[in-house]
Amino acid sequence: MSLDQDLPLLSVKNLSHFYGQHLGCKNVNFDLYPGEVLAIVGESGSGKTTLLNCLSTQIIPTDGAVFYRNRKGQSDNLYEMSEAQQRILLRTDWGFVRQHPRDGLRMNVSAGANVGERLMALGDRHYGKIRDTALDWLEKVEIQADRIDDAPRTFSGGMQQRLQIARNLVTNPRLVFMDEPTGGLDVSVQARLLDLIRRLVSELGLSIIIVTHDLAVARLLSDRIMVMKDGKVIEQGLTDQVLDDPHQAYTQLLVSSILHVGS
Ligand SMILES: Nc1ncnc2c1ncn2[C@@H]1O[C@H](COP(=O)(O)OP(=O)(O)OP(=O)(O)O)[C@@H](O)[C@H]1O
Repeated sequence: MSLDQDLPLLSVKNLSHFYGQHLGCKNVNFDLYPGEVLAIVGESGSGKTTLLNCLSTQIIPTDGAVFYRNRKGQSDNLYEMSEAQQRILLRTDWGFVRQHPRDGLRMNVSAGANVGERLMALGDRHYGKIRDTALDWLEKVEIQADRIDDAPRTFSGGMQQRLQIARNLVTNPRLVFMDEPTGGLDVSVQARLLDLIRRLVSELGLSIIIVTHDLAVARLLSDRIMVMKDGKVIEQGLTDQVLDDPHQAYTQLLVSSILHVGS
């Protein structure tokens, strides 16, 4: 029997979202395959977050469909699921790493509880086992074991992001959404976090959809890239191809602007 590697994990069909009269994103189409990292790039207001929120069912789009291949190999239309089913997906099969740790962590409960909570939501009740798994994940994200009982509000920004990653990956998700996960961090902290994400993605074979305005982040992490402008996808393809040989004037401008910043 063929494994599902050759079939898309996510199929996005003509997705559009309007906030009243105001365009969020329009006619977005793409497939995401297992183990693939897709970066969505574009300037502020181009529709990246709207699209990510639609894909993760936090917004129900005005139009279009998204099909998700579940663990049994069946394709579910996300927007025909009940809210309870969507919530279960978000807690189990999916992860969501937010730009601001305060949106993705509980800042006043311990690091261990932040990681263990997702396991408990899945029905795990064995305290010792949950703590061991949490310790294991803290080690994977390079947080010292003796910080397990400390609350993330006492952590640095980089540590908080690493903890957020542990909290999301502990349930062994198949698809992780990331919204500017390195935004607002110092360059050296950013580099360490990107390195960690890259390592975990390859070790765990994760599929990732990452929103970033930073083309260097997209270049480092993604296999494929989608460039958005005014709510529409104006260019997509393999990351190296798009960044080395952009066809659209807007993408050329984005690429040359980072070259100028870097030079
Ligand atoms: N809640 C909302 N109500 C009305 N319009 C909105 C809302 N959220 C976003 N928009 C509009 O939708 C468009 C796309 O915004 P979106 O936040 O998706 O862009 P973005 O590329 O993620 O920008 P940024 O990088 O600044 O987060 C923008 O014109 C924005 O003003």
